[in-house]
Amino acid sequence: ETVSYGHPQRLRYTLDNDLLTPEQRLFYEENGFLLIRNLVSKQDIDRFRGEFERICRQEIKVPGLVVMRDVAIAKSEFVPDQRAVSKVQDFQEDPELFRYCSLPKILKYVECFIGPNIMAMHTMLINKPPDAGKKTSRHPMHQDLHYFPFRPVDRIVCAWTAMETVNRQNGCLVVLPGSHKGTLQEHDYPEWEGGVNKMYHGVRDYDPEHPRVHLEMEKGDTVFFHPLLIHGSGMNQTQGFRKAISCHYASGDCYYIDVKGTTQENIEKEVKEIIVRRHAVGDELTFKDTWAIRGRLVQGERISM
Ligand SMILES: CCCCCCCCCC(=O)SCCNC(=O)CCNC(=O)[C@H](O)C(C)(C)COP(=O)(O)OP(=O)(O)OC[C@H]1O[C@@H](n2cnc3c(N)ncnc32)[C@H](O)[C@@H]1OP(=O)(O)O
Ligand SMILES: Nc1ncnc2c1ncn2[C@@H]1O[C@H](COP(=O)(O)OP(=O)(O)OP(=O)(O)O)[C@@H](O)[C@H]1O
Ligand SMILES: O=C(O)CCC(=O)C(=O)O
Ligand SMILES: [Fe+2]
Ligand SMILES: [Mg+2]
Repeated sequence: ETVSYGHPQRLRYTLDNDLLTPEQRLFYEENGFLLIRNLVSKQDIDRFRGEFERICRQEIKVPGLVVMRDVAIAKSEFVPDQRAVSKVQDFQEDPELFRYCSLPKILKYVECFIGPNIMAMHTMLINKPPDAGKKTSRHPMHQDLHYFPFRPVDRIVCAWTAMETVNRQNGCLVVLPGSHKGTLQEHDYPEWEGGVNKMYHGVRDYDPEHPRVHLEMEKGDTVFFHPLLIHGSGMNQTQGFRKAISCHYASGDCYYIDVKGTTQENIEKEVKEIIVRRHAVGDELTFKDTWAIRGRLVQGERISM
């Protein structure tokens, strides 16, 4: 292990591997994210896009899929486009979209962060709509770990791939470099006048003066980031739907935790309320069950997840 020689504590967020250069490894250690240009092919992205459009047109039905519409559109009397889907989640039962989560190019990088046993825990295709005028297309600054009742935190990573040019105009990712070295913050709905999308919690005491980096990306560019990295995305000021596909991975030997008495209690409560409303089940389905049901092994062994 040449990079860490004499500095055994320095490499906490990455594992020994033959893929990352020492510079890339140190970049992730210091910043909590790593951007790899042109990782996913245009052909693959076009296929994911085609599948998403078939889902939107309701030509196929995917078991377990959660379809979300922007709150400004969902609650508007003057619906600009009844069809406007802002996000689909949990596409693990869609073989075409789920192919993204198993792409060898992606998994090679994921392995550098979480090791060879890889579970795909959470899948999303985000179709950020043109802002309806109330800034509801923004995603508040947050840490993804807020949603996850599993640990250890350093064996979780997100892969997020731009499906087209993503820039400040259409609402690229915004990150606070180095924030992954902190702890999980309290999250709550931000006090935004125009409304906030369901479950779009933000860090409670977010400091808008903190140095930020806008991640402008081209089609196929992929960013890997740590679940404590504080990030969000801006308003979409264009007329197009800004598309990205993502998967959160965890090591097969992660373990579930009970979030009772922690800052995550509020999101657990919301998730349970939605499940009860949608599936007419009671308390017997726990927060961690909802994750164990969704999780899929994509490499190695499923040990404790
Ligand atoms: C499960 C944990 C998630 C893990 C995330 C990992 C890290 C990623 C971080 C995030 O992405 S955070 C944001 C994640 N957001 C979600 O997971 C929300 C998922 N969306 C849903 O569950 C549904 O789309 C939703 C419950 C919001 C609506 O479902 P329905 O299909 O039942 O909608 P319906 O049209 O029947 O509307 C029901 C109510 O919800 C309202 N609604 C619909 N879309 C909304 C929206 N986007 N925001 C707020 N409210 C919304 C709608 O107006 C209506 O309100 P009223 O009851 O007052 O009439
Ligand atoms: N139900 C939907 N909700 C949200 N976005 C959608 C939906 N259906 C399609 N889209 C997306 O909205 C954009 C416009 O879709 P649309 O199907 O109108 O295609 P288009 O680019 O206008 O081409 P065409 O002129 O052939 O219709 C595309 O980016 C598409 O992926
Ligand atoms: O694509 C985006 O806008 C970011 C979404 C995001 O951070 C999330 O859903 O956790
Ligand atoms: Fe996020
Ligand atoms: Mg059209």
